[in-house]
Order: sequence, then C-alpha cells, then structure tokens
Amino acid sequence: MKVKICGIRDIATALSAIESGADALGFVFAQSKRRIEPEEAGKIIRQLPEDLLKVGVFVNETKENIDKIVEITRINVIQLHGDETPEFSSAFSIPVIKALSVGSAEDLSKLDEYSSEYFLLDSPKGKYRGGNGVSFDWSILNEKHFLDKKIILAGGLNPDNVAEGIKTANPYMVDVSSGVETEGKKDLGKIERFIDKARSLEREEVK
Ligand SMILES: O=C(O)c1ccccc1NCC(=O)[C@H](O)[C@H](O)COP(=O)(O)O
Repeated sequence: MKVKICGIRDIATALSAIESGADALGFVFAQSKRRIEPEEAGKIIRQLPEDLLKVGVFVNETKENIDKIVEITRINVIQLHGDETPEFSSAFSIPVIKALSVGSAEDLSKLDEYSSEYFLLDSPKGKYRGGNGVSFDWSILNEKHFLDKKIILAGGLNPDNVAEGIKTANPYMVDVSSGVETEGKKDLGKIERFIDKARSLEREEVK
C-alpha cells in the first residue's frame, strides 16, 4: 500500500516520514494552517530523493502561479484540491492528482469527467478545502469498481482506522494529514504507526 503524508513544513519531518516508508509528501500552497511558502518548500524538496512523489497542493490557483511554483520548488506532482475543471486539470506537463469531495455516491460520477493520473477522494470541505480530519462513508467506494483509476483515499484517516479504510475502499494509496498530528504539529511516532498499519494487511496476506 502506498502512503502520502500531507502538510510537510520542515526537513526533519520529511526525512523521518521517508525513513518510515512514505511514498509521497504533500506541501500545501493553498489557504491553510499548514501553508508553506514556495521558497521554503523548495529548500526542503532539494534535499529529498529524486524518485519520491513531491506533491504541491493548490486550491483554485491560476495556471501561471502553479507553473511558477513548480519551477521554484521542483515538485513533481500537482494536487488540485478546488473546483478546477477537467480542461484546466489536463493542462499540465507533470502528473496531476484531482481531489474530489465525496458527500454521496453521486459525487463519484465526476471521476469519468477527468483524465488525471490520480484521484484523491476526500470529505466535503470544512474550514479549509482539505486537511479537516473528517472521514466520509468509505463503503460508497466498496460498491464501485475503479480498476482503471488510481484512487487515493483521504479524509480523517489515522493509525487506528487506516487498515479498515483500506479493507473497505481498496485504494491505490492512502493520504493523511490531521491524523498524524499532535496539537497541530506532525507527530513522527504517529506517522510511523500510520505507515505500519497501512502495510499491515499486506503482511497478513503474505502469511
Ligand atoms: O491540509 C490542508 O491543510 C489542506 C488545506 C487546503 C486544501 C487541501 C489541504 N490538504 C490536502 C490533503 O491532501 C489532505 O491530506 C487531505 O485533505 C486529508 O486531510 P486529513 O483529513 O486532515 O487527513
């Protein structure tokens, strides 16, 4: 199971998450308590492995600004977490994660409108467009088959529920932010435990 840790704001957390086995790290450039300045993110990203997915998170940002931030930071994946259209989402030269809010099963029909490399399914917006620590009903995904799509399950995951989320929704990757924080800061122990739990089902299958 692949894991994305979102809301990275310092090099120590980034390196520790990689050491724990993270496949992707997210840097939020949208309005958020986790927002990081592009120059700061660039300094961190330059110290990270080439093959790691370094994801920039944007909400209703202009293409010009996104392109500029890709250049400054060297992120290699763009996450569009707002109301971006299918046309806008396919205008980039690096892979795109289109985030979609899932309030009910009907919302999943949007998946067919986009040609993005990845889809991140999250709860409907709260105070911010993402990172609110709230889950949606994963069983909606259980009823559908997304064999041709790379689905990233997000929203309210934590070390205690991630295995259940994976069993229910069968995603390509899981994503977490609030669930690996303590008092608003990334907690390295929780990150390690989250990744361990996300991979625990694979270990059971091997047995
Ligand atoms: O994390 C944020 O603060 C954020 C703010 C605005 C737009 C997107 C944001 N995060 C995007 C993510 O990929 C989060 O990891 C995802 O929404 C899940 O968050 P959480 O429910 O806190 O695990």
